[in-house]
Amino acid sequence: MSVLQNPRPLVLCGPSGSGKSTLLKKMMEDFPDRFGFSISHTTRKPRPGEVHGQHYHFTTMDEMRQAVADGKFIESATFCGNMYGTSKAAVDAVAQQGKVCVLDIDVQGVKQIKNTELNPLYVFIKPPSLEELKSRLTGRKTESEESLTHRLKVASEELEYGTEDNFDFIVINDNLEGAYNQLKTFLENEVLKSGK
Ligand SMILES: Nc1ncnc2c1ncn2[C@@H]1O[C@H](COP(=O)(O)OP(=O)(O)OP(=O)(O)O)[C@@H](O)[C@H]1O
Repeated sequence: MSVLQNPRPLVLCGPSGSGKSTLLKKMMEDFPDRFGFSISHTTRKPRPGEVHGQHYHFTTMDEMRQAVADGKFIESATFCGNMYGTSKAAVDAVAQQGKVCVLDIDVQGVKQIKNTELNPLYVFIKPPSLEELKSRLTGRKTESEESLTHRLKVASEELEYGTEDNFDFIVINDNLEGAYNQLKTFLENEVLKSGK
C-alpha cells in the first residue's frame, strides 16, 4: 500500500498555541477508530516519559539528513535547532490500519507536502488574535520567555499563510465547542467520506 492510497490524509496546521492538540484530542475521542497519527522523527532528545517508536522515532542529525536526501520523508523542518519530519513509511503504516492519517505540522511542512503526491485535505487552526494566543501559551506554562517570543514571531508569519487559497478549511478557535463543532462537520462531510 502506498501513500497515494485513499482515504486522503488530514493535515492540521496552525501556530503553536492555536489549539491543534486540544481539538485533536476531542476528535480522537469522537472517532477513535477512524483517525491515526503518523509517528514523526526528531533529532531532539526524548523528554521524560517519551517512548521511541510511540511518541517519536528518535534519531540523529546525520541519519535524518541522509534519509531526507534519499527521499524517504514527506516533509521535514528544523525548529529550535532540531530536525523534525514525517516519513513516507510512517504515513503508510496508518493507512495500512485503514485509518485517515492525521498530520499535525507547521507551515513549512504544508509547503513541502504541496510538492508531493500525498493529496491530503488541509485544515488551518487560527487563534482569535495574537494577544489571545500569547495569553494561551503563557497559561499553558510550557514555554520559556525565549521560546514564547520565538513562537509568537513565527505565529504572525504563519497566520499570513493561513488563507483559503492555501487550505480547504479554516477554523477560528475562539470558543472551543463552537470551533470543534465546525471541525467535526468538516470531518464528517469531507474527510471521512473522502476516497475509495
Ligand atoms: N478555544 C480555546 N479557548 C481557551 N483556551 C484554549 C482553547 N483552545 C485551546 N486552549 C488552550 O490553549 C493552550 C494551547 O492549546 P494547544 O496546546 O492545543 O495548542 P497547539 O496548537 O497544539 O500548540 P503546539 O503547536 O505548541 O503544540 C492550551 O493550554 C489549551 O488548553
